[in-house]
Amino acid sequence: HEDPGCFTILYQDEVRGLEVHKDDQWIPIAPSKDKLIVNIGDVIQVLSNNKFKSTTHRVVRPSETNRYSYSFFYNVHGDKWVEPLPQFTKEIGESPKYRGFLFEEYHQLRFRNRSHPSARPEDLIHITHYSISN
Ligand SMILES: O=C(O)CCC(=O)C(=O)O
Ligand SMILES: [Fe+2]
Repeated sequence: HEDPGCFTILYQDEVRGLEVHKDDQWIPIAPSKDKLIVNIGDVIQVLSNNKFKSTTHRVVRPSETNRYSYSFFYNVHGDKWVEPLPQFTKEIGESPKYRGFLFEEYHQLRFRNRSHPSARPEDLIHITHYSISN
């Protein structure tokens, strides 16, 4: 999945599990007691008009042990309008790749993914829900 907000700071102590998707591969992120992991979320992807990509990640929890992971989700308030910023669009001659939306609206759509899981993966809501196809 991709985190819906701005960015997420993660701390996973000694038990592995977090994997990041890159170049068609799942790459395990080694746990470390003295490292923080920062994932970019969908809001940054939209504001930057795809200059920054939200991290696709998953957790494959080892079955033999408990795993603790601490997340800090940095989000905008629900009433904030999210759309590609002028610095990443008209000021550099690029057209917006997303239409604007209220953060709360997207957050609720994403919550529905979990509370009413869809039978077909393509029916789950991602940030591409707001994509503008030119
Ligand atoms: O458990 C983790 O390390 C990651 C959790 C996560 O991806 C999330 O809460 O969005
Ligand atoms: Fe996540």
